[in-house]
Amino acid sequence: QTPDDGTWTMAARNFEGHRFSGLDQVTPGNVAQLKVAFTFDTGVPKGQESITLVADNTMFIVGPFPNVLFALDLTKPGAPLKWKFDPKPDASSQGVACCDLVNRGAAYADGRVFFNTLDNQTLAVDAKTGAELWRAKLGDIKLGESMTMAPLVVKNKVLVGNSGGEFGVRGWLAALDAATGKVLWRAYSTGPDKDVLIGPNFKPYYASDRGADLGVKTWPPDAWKIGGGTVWGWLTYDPVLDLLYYGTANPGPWNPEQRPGDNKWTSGIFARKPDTGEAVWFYQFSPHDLHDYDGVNENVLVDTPIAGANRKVLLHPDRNGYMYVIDRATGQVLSANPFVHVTTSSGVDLSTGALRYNPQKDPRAGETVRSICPASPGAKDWQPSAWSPRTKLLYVPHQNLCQDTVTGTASYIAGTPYVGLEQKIYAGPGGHRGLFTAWDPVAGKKAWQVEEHFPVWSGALATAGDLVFYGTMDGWFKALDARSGKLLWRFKTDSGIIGQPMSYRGPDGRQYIAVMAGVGGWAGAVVSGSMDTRDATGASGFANAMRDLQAATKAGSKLYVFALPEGTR
Ligand SMILES: O=C(O)c1cc(C(=O)O)c2c(n1)C(=O)C(=O)c1cc(C(=O)O)[nH]c1-2
Ligand SMILES: [Ca+2]
Repeated sequence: QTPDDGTWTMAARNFEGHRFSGLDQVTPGNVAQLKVAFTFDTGVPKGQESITLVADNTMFIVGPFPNVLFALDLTKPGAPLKWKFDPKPDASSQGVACCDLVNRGAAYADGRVFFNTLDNQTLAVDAKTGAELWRAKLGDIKLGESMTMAPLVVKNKVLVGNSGGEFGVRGWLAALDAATGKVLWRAYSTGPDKDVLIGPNFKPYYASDRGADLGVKTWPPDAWKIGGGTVWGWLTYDPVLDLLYYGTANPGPWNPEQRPGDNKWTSGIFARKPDTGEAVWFYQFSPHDLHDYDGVNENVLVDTPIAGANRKVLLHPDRNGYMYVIDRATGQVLSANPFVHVTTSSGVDLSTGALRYNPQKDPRAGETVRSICPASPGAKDWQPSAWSPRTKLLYVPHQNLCQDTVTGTASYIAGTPYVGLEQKIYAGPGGHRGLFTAWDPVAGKKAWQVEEHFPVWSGALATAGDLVFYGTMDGWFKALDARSGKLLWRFKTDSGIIGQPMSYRGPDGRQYIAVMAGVGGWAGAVVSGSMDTRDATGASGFANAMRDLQAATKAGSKLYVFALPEGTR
């Protein structure tokens, strides 16, 4: 656990992915007095998924496309703009964004700010002046590649990955030299072992992941070249084991009949050595994925007693509906319990690691397959959870959605959607589309849960004041008692919230809590205006389920920062 110096320099605040602030001025007893301290407008009314970083009394924010990086001066009243940096990305990259023009934020290390642009560039900017230090072009719009993820900096390496799983791209994770931007290694998610960086030290726990060149052999001929497995989610790092963890996205196309086989190494998790990129283990959540269950959700590293023994585990709430507890040294699945209503499978066989599919729910040609739960966005999408080392609960923002699926044949045309599956999405059992769940990984069950009308598409924040924060798509920013789930405070912003809340200590010693408001992303693109033209899934995807969101909120682009009035105890 990183000591809390009041800063927030990487998306999840620490390498372990906790999104936990050690600041405790704001408590269940005084949170009702939280007031807006200042706001800032990025000027781009698309989905604001960006985490706001704080280092050196400066706040850094990346806006949605065109991905302008803003630096706010926290030492001055109202936190005025200190500088802004416009990377001027290629406008045509907007055409290959699957799910709105989002960006999930930057990473700060050693006086530099690193971030990605939608047109596949990673940039380094001087944190003091806003001057460009280097930029690296890593992918190709013409092949359908884009970048939306927030980098992680580990051992002077900037780790970044691509998006485009709905466009027939080939997924990868790259490590760049933080000083120069030079690519040090690149690990593909599909293809021969030499491209996937699988060598003699690769020791997966389960037999299904052992064998030469499975990234080729578990696909029809050449299909791995356009097979997806992009790396657009979260990265975590264990400095003691020296292992990096991240998930790979869905295989492409979505229509599973076009790609018989397990489709390694998509919809799973890699553990790699950051120095060389070599893979140490892999586990596939959804072999031969049938429903767009990307495996990119966060892997939260915690040390906790499991069945009496203290274990180094990672917690992974997957799109396929299971909360995985995995031994992070070996890749062994210790438990996998459903955290939503699941019809597509009936559990995970812990002796083989295999997901037990329910064949009745497999998409098949010429038929509408109904009541597929969870729907394509999964039990939970990209919106990251928070872990409190005090309550030992994982706070999971997510959704309760099911769908009816129809397949069609996808033809590959470079740079265009490669999907071949249409869905009609609707609320799962109970009629609410959103959930916020406090999960006890030791007991393997929820401690408490809140239902929301819309999918909870914002990140979560946990604090040492024993509060948890999240936002709703209709604009409420909420503070709950971390132990009971009781709603203690809420504030209505001017747009829906899909940002990642964070907390920092201001130069005045006070605790601040920040979140971006601005509805969008896949779930909210129906409001921000990107859905019908740019939804890669073709048939309006989410839009049908989200029409009432248009009545509930409007597009926005504003940062809200809250604090207690001076002198509050
Ligand atoms: O396979 C991919 O490369 C890819 C990329 C992205 C993205 O970069 O935003 C999303 C997805 N898939 C995806 O499946 C998904 O549900 C999704 C939701 C969102 C969002 O920002 O709301 N992005 C993405
Ligand atoms: Ca995807």
